[in-house]
Amino acid sequence: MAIATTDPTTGQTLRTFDPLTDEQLEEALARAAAAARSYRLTPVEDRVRWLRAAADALDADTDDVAELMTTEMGKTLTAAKAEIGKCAAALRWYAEHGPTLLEPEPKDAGAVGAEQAYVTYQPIGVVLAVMPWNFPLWQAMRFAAPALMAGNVGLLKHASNVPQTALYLAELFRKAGFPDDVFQTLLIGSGTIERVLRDDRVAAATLTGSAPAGQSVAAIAGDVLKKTVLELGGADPFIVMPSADLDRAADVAVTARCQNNGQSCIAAKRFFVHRDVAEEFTRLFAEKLAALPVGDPRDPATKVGPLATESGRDDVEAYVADAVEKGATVVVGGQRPDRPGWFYPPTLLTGITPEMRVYDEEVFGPVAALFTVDSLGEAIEIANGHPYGLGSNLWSEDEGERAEFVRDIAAGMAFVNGMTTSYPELPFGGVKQSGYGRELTELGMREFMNAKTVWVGPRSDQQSSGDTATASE
Ligand SMILES: O=CCCCC(=O)O
Repeated sequence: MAIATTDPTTGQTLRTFDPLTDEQLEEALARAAAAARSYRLTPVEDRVRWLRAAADALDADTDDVAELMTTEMGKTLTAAKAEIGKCAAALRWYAEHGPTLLEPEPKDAGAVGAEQAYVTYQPIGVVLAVMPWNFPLWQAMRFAAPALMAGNVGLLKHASNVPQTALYLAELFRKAGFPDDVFQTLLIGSGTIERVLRDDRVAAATLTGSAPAGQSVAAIAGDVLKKTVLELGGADPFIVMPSADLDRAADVAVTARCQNNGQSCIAAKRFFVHRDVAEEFTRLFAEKLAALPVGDPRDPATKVGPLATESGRDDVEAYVADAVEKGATVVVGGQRPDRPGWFYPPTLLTGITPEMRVYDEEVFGPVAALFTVDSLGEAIEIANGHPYGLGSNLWSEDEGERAEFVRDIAAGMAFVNGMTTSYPELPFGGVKQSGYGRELTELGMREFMNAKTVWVGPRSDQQSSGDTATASE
């Protein structure tokens, strides 16, 4: 895929970029390594100041950056502004909590015959971040804020369709005062990732993207024994039980499926509705989906803009065609509008069977697949049969059902009477083929830190006799 800005609202390519030459990439790697050597020694209070300055700069740049994001990948301007606000919040969260999280953790020195024993958290070095286009600022920031707080250096290989947002991010950190080269955007194609990951100056990698992309990065990283964090696909279940407030659940179901024009790993994609309320919930869900304004992402009234790429729209169409051919009913939507740009309307499918691709694949667009079930156990069983396990949602007022859901759903995140959402204050990540590792909070920061065990024996002038190091050997 060419590195280019192509507006999904019109299909017009507005700007193209040459990938880095081999020499330019070599220089970038050398600069990253040099930056890592000095940046790890910078005082924590300087990092805090730079993170806060980056948050303030983001606030000031909001209108321009939101326009850029909308132009590059079609999210509504409203959604782009919300995403920028969340990035600023994450920067401030790490500025506030980072210093405490970086303090050494004392251990029981007496139990190990030491005068002092503790864990000190140290940066791992240069981390490669391979990021997707759907939340072009947030997903990169979710890596960058903790990494920079920790004293790591970032190399961003962003998706090829959001180059200007990617370049903005590096510029943001530069103007916030971070030392040169602690965060660089590499304009490279995906074929160059292997070279970067195998380079001895790169210590680790994080990837948000598809499961095949994750497998490829994990395989290379495994070959050279480097740490990875993977945040891959999701096919999140949204389960509605009879005790739920159906109107509220249907409102949230619409947002959960159509957020970001339906292109989110944590969008609810498969809706499991108890038979006793299936008819009523389907009616409410269908009415609300049909009422969503689809159109110009710059219009504040628009809720669903275009899909980011033409091939993405083609994929979504193919999923619906496959389901319809195999007997699904289209309750709402299902026809692309006759207009320029890569639009696809909110669509509701019922009568889902295991032969259909929507049964167990991830549809990256505003298409909801609704299953009628007879019990929570049945919903959980079908949901858990999916290879992914990222987020999950239950709507129920019944304490027993809530407990069963939290205990049994195979997912990294379980939301009750709400929709899966990422917050700077909560860990984010999945299980099974949705990936491994966690982002955000202290868990996210420590993924790329060396938790160094420190054992300090008594000074020799204070040692009475014997070998203090052998206590528990
Ligand atoms: O595709 C993944 C979407 C993550 C969105 C979020 O963190 O809010």
